[in-house]
Amino acid sequence: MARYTRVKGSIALITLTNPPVNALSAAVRRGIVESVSRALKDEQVKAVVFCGENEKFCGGADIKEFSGSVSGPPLVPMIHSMEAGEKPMVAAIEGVALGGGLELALGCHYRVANTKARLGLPEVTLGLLPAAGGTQRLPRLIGIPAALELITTGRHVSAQEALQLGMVDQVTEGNAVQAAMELALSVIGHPLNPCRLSLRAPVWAPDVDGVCDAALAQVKQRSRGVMAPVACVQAVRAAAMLPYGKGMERERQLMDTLFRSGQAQAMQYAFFAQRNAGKWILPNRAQWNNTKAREVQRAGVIGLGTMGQGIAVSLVKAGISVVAIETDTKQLEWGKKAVTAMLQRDAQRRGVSPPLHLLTFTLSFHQLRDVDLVIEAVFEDMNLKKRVFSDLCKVLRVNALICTNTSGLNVDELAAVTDRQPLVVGMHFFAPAHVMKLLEVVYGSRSSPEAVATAMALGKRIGKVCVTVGNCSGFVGNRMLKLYLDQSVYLLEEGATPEQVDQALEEFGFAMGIFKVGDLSGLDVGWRVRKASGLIGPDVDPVKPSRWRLGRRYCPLPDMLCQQGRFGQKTGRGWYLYDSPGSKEAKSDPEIQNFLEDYRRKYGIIPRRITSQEVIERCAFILANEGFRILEDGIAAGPEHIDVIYLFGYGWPRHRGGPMFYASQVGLSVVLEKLEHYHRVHPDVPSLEPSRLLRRLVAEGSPPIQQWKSHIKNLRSHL
Ligand SMILES: CC/C=C\CC(=O)SCCNC(=O)CCNC(=O)[C@H](O)C(C)(C)COP(=O)(O)OP(=O)(O)OC[C@H]1O[C@@H](n2cnc3c(N)ncnc32)[C@H](O)[C@@H]1OP(=O)(O)O
Repeated sequence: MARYTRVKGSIALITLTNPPVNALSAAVRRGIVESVSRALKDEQVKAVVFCGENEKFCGGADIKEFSGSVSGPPLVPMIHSMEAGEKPMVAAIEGVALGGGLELALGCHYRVANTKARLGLPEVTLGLLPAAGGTQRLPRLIGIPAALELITTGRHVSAQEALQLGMVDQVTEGNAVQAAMELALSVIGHPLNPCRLSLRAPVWAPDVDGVCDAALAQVKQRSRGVMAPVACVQAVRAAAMLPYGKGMERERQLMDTLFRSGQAQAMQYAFFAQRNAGKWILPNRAQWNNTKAREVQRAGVIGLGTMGQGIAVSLVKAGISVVAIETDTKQLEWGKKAVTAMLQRDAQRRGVSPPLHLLTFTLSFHQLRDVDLVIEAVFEDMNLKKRVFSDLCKVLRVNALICTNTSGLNVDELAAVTDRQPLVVGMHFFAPAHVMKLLEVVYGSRSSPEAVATAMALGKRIGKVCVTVGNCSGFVGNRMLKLYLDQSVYLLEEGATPEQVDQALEEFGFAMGIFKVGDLSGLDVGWRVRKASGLIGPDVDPVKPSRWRLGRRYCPLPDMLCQQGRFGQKTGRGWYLYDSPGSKEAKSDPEIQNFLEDYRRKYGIIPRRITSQEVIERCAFILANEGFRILEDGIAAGPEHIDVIYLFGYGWPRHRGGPMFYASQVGLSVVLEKLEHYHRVHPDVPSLEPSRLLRRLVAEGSPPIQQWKSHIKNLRSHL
């Protein structure tokens, strides 16, 4: 839909009307084509201004249409006929001009933006490239290097930066439509050819080939195995080397390949999955749009270890006052120094002053008396947390929320020691908490919808991608992670090296292999958890620890590493070797090879060659299998919630959608067959046994992920 109005006598104002972001659906494109034709025919009309309803220019092509059959007028000829029109066309950019929206603006002869507008070509984040002329017109407007950077990253730029780059002609603090109309009136009669980007040569740059080669090397390193950034570079290279028409042909060919790819499907699924997760819904049907969140102005953070520090920083950056508590002066001073330094660094980067006035550091719980909510981030020890929770009840206002940052302990058990079970929820942050985007909001059996709504709203306010999850050991993320970690160490026992496993995972798309991640997070963390859970104790043989514990296969390798003081980067030695404690570059360690060989000898294990395929199948399918159990148990509302958790909390590659999407894409019957095979070979690993739900879905014809909700009763999915 596009609304046509005549204003100021001689201007045709074409308003895109497709809330919420005026995406270029078939109906909108039809409306534009008709409106442009009408404006060009109307002799009274001397200039045309394009804008979007509700102060949003346009969020791009309608992504929902990508999964169906394409109908309506195509974008490329539509934009071409605007550019070729004999009346000046001006884009009035308010809110956003993204993807096809910016390409539409590039087809106009002039562009005016409001100061708050954001512009960009984010198609690469959807596994695509800007194929409505964006790869050909943008380099002709701002030059090859700048266009390469914007198109390969999908970064949004502010109006001010767009002006500096030459993407817009004018920036206004006021109404962009008014300013665009004034500009339109002032250019009536001016020659249009210089403003037709398709007629321009790309802005000259020395050594274009070298610039494109460097960009290619960079995207290949940054996004290993992802097709879209590579295609983006190839398309921009075509803009530099070929005449416009040939460049457009190349753009189309590259887009054809991307459009049909599984990677694009995965990335578009991830886009909607992220938005769906925000629309939380509890088993009792309380949900995001029928539950009011409480306002949080003042919060308490208990414990200033790594997690507490990151949580305090995130809250303060969002303008929330924080009372930060530690148990002794030394810890308090240490935490204060770290939090202050992080806030100062961040403020310096953004050219603002650090909001240190929002922070109170204290040893006294009494300072918490008027906070709206507390986030407990003390050591992962149930008894300690219970003590903290009951102490909190003595000082907090009766209606203050108590949240725990536990990464897997029972939220109900903690709530039970308080005088306010409905006001207790889990807020599981991921380290480092001020950087990682994911927040699992854990509802216990007595948590009130209001408490969940408040934690979700607070998470969103501090910039997190929030997912509600039910209460079980490890919640969603860590419950699955445990089995993935188990597989990775079993692979070492059977013959692989940490390097082999990590390489396979990195080739699959993880930014870091699981052993490098372990070294980064600290191997002692899991060791402590295993000790607390009774897996390691005085009855374990120190010389030849058992490989069978609590009725199943157990791999003692990580414990043996910790016994040697190999905690990872922090000690300079873990699965890898580091130049010094704290340094980040992982190097192969011959000692680890010897250690693994000795271990296999001691236990009579004959090593075998492990392929990358086996690494991926065992690691990815075990995740999906547990995901199915989580869905059966009703712990996650839908498969997309599990996938969002893996995308934002565990480094799962976006172009693979998430473990559940990946399983759906590979084919559920293939996943079932592989799990059956691996379970046959490893009957002592019960988690490899295919879940009942997976078997049922296969029996029901392996429906694609979008249809699971009609096969699974308790799913609360928006897919
Ligand atoms: C030939 C091919 C040519 C061109 C290709 C393209 O143009 S591809 C599309 C390129 N555009 C984008 O990638 C932009 C995607 N959208 C966004 O980044 C954000 O939505 C945006 C516009 C910055 C707004 O962010 P905000 O946080 O305000 O809202 P939210 O993200 O929650 O979105 C609100 C609802 O709008 C839906 N939506 C957004 N963009 C699109 C789109 N391009 N197509 C379809 N739908 C879109 C989004 O899903 C939300 O829907 P809801 O049902 O409310 O969850």
